Amino acid sequence: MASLAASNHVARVLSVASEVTDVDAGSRIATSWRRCLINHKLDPARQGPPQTLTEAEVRHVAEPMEELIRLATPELEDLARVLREAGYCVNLADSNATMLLSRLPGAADADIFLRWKVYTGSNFSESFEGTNGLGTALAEQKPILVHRDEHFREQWGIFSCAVTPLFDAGGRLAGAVNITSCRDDLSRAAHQLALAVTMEATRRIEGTIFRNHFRNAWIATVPGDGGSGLIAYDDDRRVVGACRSARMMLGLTDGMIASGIDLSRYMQAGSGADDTIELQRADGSPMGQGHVAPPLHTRRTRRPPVARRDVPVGRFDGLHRLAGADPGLIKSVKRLARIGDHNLPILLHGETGVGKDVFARAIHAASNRTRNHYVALNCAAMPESLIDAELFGYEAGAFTGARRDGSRGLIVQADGGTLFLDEIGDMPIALQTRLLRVLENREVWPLGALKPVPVDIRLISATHRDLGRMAEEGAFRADLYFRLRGMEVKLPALRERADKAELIRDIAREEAPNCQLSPEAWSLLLAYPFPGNMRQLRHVLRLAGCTAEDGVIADADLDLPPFGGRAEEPDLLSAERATIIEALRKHGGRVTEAARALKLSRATLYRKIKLLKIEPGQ
Ligand SMILES: Nc1ncnc2c1ncn2[C@@H]1O[C@H](COP(=O)(O)OP(=O)(O)OP(=O)(O)O)[C@@H](O)[C@H]1O
Repeated sequence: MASLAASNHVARVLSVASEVTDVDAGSRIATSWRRCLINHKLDPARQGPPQTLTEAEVRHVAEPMEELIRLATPELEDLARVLREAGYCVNLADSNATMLLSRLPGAADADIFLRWKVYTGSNFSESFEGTNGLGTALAEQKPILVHRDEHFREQWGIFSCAVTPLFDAGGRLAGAVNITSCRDDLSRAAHQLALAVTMEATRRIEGTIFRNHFRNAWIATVPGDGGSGLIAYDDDRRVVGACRSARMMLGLTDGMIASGIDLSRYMQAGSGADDTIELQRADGSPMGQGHVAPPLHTRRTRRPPVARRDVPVGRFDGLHRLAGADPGLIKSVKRLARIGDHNLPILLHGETGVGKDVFARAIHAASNRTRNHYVALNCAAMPESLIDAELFGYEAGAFTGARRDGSRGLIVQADGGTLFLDEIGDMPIALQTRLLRVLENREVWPLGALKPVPVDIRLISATHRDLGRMAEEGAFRADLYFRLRGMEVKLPALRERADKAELIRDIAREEAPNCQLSPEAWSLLLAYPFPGNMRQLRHVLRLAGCTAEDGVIADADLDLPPFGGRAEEPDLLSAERATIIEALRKHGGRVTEAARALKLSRATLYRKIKLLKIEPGQ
């Protein structure tokens, strides 16, 4: 039977969902309790251990974080040494709140952590375990102390946890550093102090990760009130990376970094001594002095930076960021990096909204042409006569209505830079012939001109059509097609991307920064086929961010129109659902055995059970 104290705790937790409560309704703890009750539908009285992965599953989950763990370990060992005597257990967890590395305190305290499974492999996500340091810090992406009965589940009330989220070199949530104590002789203030120590240690780990990732770039500190940030830039002073705090301080976005934004925008005029830099905000107001460290290879040889003939590392970071964790795209970016500055035409292939224009800009930013123009034209958006004039230019008085002093045309404007022709499949045949001549002769004849203008352009074209088939059918010039596809890059649809979940998470953070996605909204977004790809995802999340109540995006906030074009998607999902239900039934509801039969990891099966809303015993 539940004790009186337990019932009091449960009653207090339940009260936050009603009007009558003695809990500070606006506090982070009360907000988290409400999330657990309303969104995650958890029971504060439930007892039992956390979900724990097997050793093999932990290895599988930790694999992509191997380098991060390696870089973080020395700092975590130090932290564990400092806090050991005070009875703290120190853990590093991934962004799903699974503990991947644990350092237990001395023998007197260790036993309790083992008994309660507060160790490697256990998962403390807020959506399963309710309000707790690890899960709640990750859900809110902010450091937090959850002291004893501030936990949602009564059973966790013997612990106090102080947790700081950890962000990777791209400013993305990578995990968290957690310290947990079961000592009842330590006050909240004492734990608060331990939290401050953990925050400092986490900041140092983030610095190590950032410096390691951008070891071949210049790195400057960005001074700020709550500690400094870090920004990385190449020899041409193009920003190639920024940590989370520098992003916030300077208002830098992924898009700005992918397009190779110039650091001078954030530098006071005349600043640029060897090891310091005077920084300013985008509005020109001064920020203070940053310290500069040169790339590691120049640091080692103690030589001043020289103009390098090889491709500066860091240049392709923008493209790598767009590729995310999609293996096909990562491979394409590596091939692009190998091509380097060879003037090979690139053909991008992908559905509307997959990011062809953004990708083309990032190719330009990564090239040695970035100081010159990136010029884009959408061939589907204009009538033939206008494309002709826009693209090839014309002499003064070449036709009625022409500008008095003529027009240089986009090809000439792109001289020394990059020309991006979107929807090239819609280019009229007559213009295809003219374009082919430009590419072959490296010169352009503006309409009415007496002599050609020499041009040096890198051509990137894009299409959602099957140009090969069009060429076979005579709807597109075959010789131009072969000329355009020096290298072809397939940009996958959002629904095909291996990292769809990460993209949703990242775009949600950009478009609805103050909101969280409810589990139902997550399931919907993961299952929806997104015919409009990234563009549609951005719009949907931006709108949802405006309509969400209490900072939680519910499924009803998502404007996802039924998409008839891909009726197979729901069918696929229901087939998968039926297979899982059948496997669970066959194995008497035992997840481990069902997972083995389905050749899935237990963690994956749990995720699918949740996603497909399968009830135990169904
Ligand atoms: N990897 C990415 N991560 C986040 N947002 C992205 C990514 N790629 C594209 N986007 C966003 O998606 C939207 C559409 O991108 P873009 O215009 O480049 O697509 P497109 O394929 O050229 O579209 P269309 O075929 O309609 O011209 C933009 O808002 C862009 O910022």
